Amino acid sequence: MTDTTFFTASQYEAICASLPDPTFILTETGRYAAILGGKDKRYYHDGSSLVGKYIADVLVASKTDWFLQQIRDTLARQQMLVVEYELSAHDVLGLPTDGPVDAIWFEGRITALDQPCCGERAVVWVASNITASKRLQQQLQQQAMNDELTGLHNRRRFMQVLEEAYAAFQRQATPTWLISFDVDHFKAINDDLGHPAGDQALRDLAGMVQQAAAAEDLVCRLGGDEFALLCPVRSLAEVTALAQRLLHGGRQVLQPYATGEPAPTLSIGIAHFLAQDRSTEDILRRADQALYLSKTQGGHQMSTTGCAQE
Ligand SMILES: Nc1nc2c(ncn2[C@@H]2O[C@H](COP(=O)(O)OP(=O)(O)OP(=O)(O)O)[C@@H](O)[C@H]2O)c(=O)[nH]1
Repeated sequence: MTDTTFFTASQYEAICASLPDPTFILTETGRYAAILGGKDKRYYHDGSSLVGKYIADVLVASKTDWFLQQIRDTLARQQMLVVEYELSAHDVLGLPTDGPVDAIWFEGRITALDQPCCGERAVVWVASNITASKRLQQQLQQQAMNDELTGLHNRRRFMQVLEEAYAAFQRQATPTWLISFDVDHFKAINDDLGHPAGDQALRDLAGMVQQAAAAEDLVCRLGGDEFALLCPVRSLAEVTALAQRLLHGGRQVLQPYATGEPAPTLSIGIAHFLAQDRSTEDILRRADQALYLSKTQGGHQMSTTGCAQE
């Protein structure tokens, strides 16, 4: 059976106006030839004032270039292009003030129009508001890479960056150092003052380490009372000075949690990347060995392994 439903022009117009997401007809030079649908002000601003204008008239140069590039790519490939981008009402000149206040994340689905429009090649650009799912995605990414207790990077993030640093070291021999440390006698804090006090001690320690480290250092809590710093481009002297600050700062911030002797302090192990390292495992092993040495020699000290300038 063939469906021979026909719509009148005004019915087509009503259908287009009711499209849930704003649908832009954009020419190759970036002219807004038409905007259909997207009337729900909870999700979108009314873009009808843009019709007849050019992207370059209403967007900043960097965004204009990006939009025009997507249009050109779609026309060149003749395939649907799916892109994600963020725009706020402030980014687009001349939009009405009613509509979403915060920046909106859009998923753009762009297809080539098979007929010229205003004498130019053109695309159909459907812009869907994906802010809610984007925020959730960012939140999940944040949770996956961060330590909930201290807010530092977690072991997963540390391993990821360590692998990247190792790859960079292999390409360019960029000097990179790994400082790993844990608290001596941490268990006594939990046992004597309770687990919440132990948690607070770990948070205080994290704050101290962040203050001591440079902006380019990656500061992580690996788990329990174990932390690590990845320090790019440092000399042994600089790394030793940093470790010294950690030793001193560690003893200071943990001092209020001391309930007797021995007091909580830090044991530190330092390793640097070597040309003969076959994987990140080798670097981690050296840092562990150095930390173990500090621990077995009584704690509250630093040790280094495999450092050329030792
Ligand atoms: N409060 C708190 N305690 C934790 C957390 N994670 C691990 N721990 C405790 O941290 C302790 C770590 O064990 P160890 O490193 O062997 O304890 P330690 O007394 O520091 O031992 P040494 O390093 O040999 O001096 C254990 O008692 C864990 O239960 C946490 O998130 N919060």
